[in-house]
Amino acid sequence: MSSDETVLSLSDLEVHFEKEGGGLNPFSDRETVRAVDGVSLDIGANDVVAIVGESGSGKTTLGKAAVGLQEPTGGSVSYRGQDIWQAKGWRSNPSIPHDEIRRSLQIIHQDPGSALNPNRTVLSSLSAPLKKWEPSLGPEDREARVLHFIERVGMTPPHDYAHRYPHQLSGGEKQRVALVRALLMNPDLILADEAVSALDVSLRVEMMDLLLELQTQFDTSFLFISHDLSNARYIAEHADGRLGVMYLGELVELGPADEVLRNPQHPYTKVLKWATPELGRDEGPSEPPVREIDIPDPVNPPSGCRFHTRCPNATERCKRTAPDVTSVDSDGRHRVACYRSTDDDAYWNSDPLDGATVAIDDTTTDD
Ligand SMILES: Nc1ncnc2c1ncn2[C@@H]1O[C@H](COP(=O)(O)OP(=O)(O)OP(=O)(O)O)[C@@H](O)[C@H]1O
Repeated sequence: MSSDETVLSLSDLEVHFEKEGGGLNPFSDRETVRAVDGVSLDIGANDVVAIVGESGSGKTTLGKAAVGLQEPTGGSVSYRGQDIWQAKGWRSNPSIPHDEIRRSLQIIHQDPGSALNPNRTVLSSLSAPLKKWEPSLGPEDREARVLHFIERVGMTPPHDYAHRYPHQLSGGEKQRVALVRALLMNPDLILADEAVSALDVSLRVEMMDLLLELQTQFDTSFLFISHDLSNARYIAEHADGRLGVMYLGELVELGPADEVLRNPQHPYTKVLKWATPELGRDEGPSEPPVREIDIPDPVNPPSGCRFHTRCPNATERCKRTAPDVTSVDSDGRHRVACYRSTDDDAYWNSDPLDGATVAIDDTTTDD
């Protein structure tokens, strides 16, 4: 559960990539990939936010921008009130030094092996960052600290694991080493980007339980990213956290996990819920609740609401103008970018697009 203290604040965040088109002239054919567009999100101390969305919806780019690994092209990312990128320049005089911000925001990836030096033992890999950040620690204390954390993530006896090389570890063990490396920095927030996706199904829950246990014990916030709603839900619900849904670069719904899943407001959240068997496809429609299966290209996203090309409830209004994010509960924690959440919006009198209906459909809610 989060406190009122804001650790990380994304404000109208935008990350666009310029890339060359497929034509003969690389300059005239440049294209803009709108990977993240207008995302605002505050993450508090001890807060857990799980972001879910289809491949290419911008989750990784959002996560990297949140921890300072990707420079935004618009909007801002602040750590405890200090703009991360303004803290970076040598001429700046930040309230929090950039190095400290980077230490406080850690990341664990889908492929932890790529972040481990194959020629170094676990002990050596884990000692290096400690040496940098806590130079006052002597070699013995450093080793003791590393061993303590290795044991803490369930790798026992720790001496045995400490002297292994990455190729002598299983995928799950490598992921635990990556977790130790993050925790040794005493971070305020850990970005876990598809951190359990590559693990065997049987190990996923075990790893997520470990993340949850450590989150509480170390008072760390988590930004958990997954393309899989059941994983995102597991983390967010168990941590009493929030679930965010991304579609084509935009955060279309955000709220307490149980509330978003019990009463999804965005038609795209309903699609994700439909596609996750344990969340009740049995009671819902037999076909996915979309008019169009294909996901549009983020180089040229649809006008208005980006989901309008697939949405079963889209009208001319959705095609023309993008809806603002509005609150659907009294405390403003459940937010959605959809006209259907506003009773008196012009949407209700707008003409439905081909194959769409504005009728209220509650087959994917539990209410
Ligand atoms: N460095 C880059 N240069 C150009 N385009 C990029 C770059 N990084 C990401 N993209 C594009 O930005 C969009 C969002 O990518 P991103 O990896 O953030 O999505 P994602 O939701 O994490 O998807 P996945 O789960 O497949 O990684 C995609 O269209 C991707 O091709």
